[in-house]
Amino acid sequence: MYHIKEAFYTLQGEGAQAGRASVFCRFTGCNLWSGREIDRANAQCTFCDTDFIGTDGINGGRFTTPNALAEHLNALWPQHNTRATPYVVFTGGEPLLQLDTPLITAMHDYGFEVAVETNGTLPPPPGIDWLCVSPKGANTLAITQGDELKLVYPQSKALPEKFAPLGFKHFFLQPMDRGNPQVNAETVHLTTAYCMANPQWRLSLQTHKIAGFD
Ligand SMILES: C[S@@+](CC[C@H](N)C(=O)[O-])C[C@H]1O[C@@H](n2cnc3c(N)ncnc32)[C@H](O)[C@@H]1O
Ligand SMILES: Nc1nc2[nH]cc(C(=O)O)c2c(=O)[nH]1
Ligand code: SF4
Ligand SMILES: [Mg+2]
Repeated sequence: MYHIKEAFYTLQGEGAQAGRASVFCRFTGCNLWSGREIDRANAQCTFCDTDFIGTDGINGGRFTTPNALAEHLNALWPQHNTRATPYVVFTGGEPLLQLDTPLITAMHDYGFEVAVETNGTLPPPPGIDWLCVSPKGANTLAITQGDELKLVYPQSKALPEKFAPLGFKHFFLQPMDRGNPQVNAETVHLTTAYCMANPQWRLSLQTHKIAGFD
């Protein structure tokens, strides 16, 4: 059984695939925060910008089989002629609590490339086409290689220097959104300065928030 908070068609807003048309599938639940505001301060991840509790979002629900969920997600991709490869991004919450090889295979059978946004604390099933790891605080990584490492910046217990030697193809710093425009402007400035001083790292802005497309 898969528990889905919401699913929607949009553009990937972040990282190396920013701007790419994508079906987003957001799983419920996370291993680093309950999702309740009362627990936020004491959670292992304290800055989450996402509601991942329950199955009540747009196109959310409970799906008993991989094929039922894959069919549901495929229906969100524009079906008319296109030269683009269909792309699904599994996120959450923490997708690696629920994503398994049968679901990846079912998406491949519909012609999709499969991307994952994960906090990196759980081992991934085989078959993922684009793996994005976003470390959180002092939590140990179970994944030390992949397509992109996208570190929310700054985090006092997750310094970029710690991740720079790992086996990823792309390294991004993404300014932490604290919900306050003035604070956010300072954070973007700080992040920009780090990338300029350390050119291994590129800036990832959350373009969906800037452009307002979801
Ligand atoms: C909501 S998380 C879900 C996937 C997974 N649990 C993870 O943390 O990577 C999706 C992406 O949003 C990023 N993110 C979450 N809260 C953020 C914030 N306040 N500012 C910037 N990025 C944030 C995460 O680091 C991750 O890259
Ligand atoms: N447009 C858009 N791009 C995203 N990239 C990662 C997201 C996420 O919440 O995992 C996200 C999201 O929520 N919306
Ligand atoms: S690990 Fe991801 S989903 Fe979980 S609380 Fe942190 S940002 Fe949110
Ligand atoms: Mg998001």
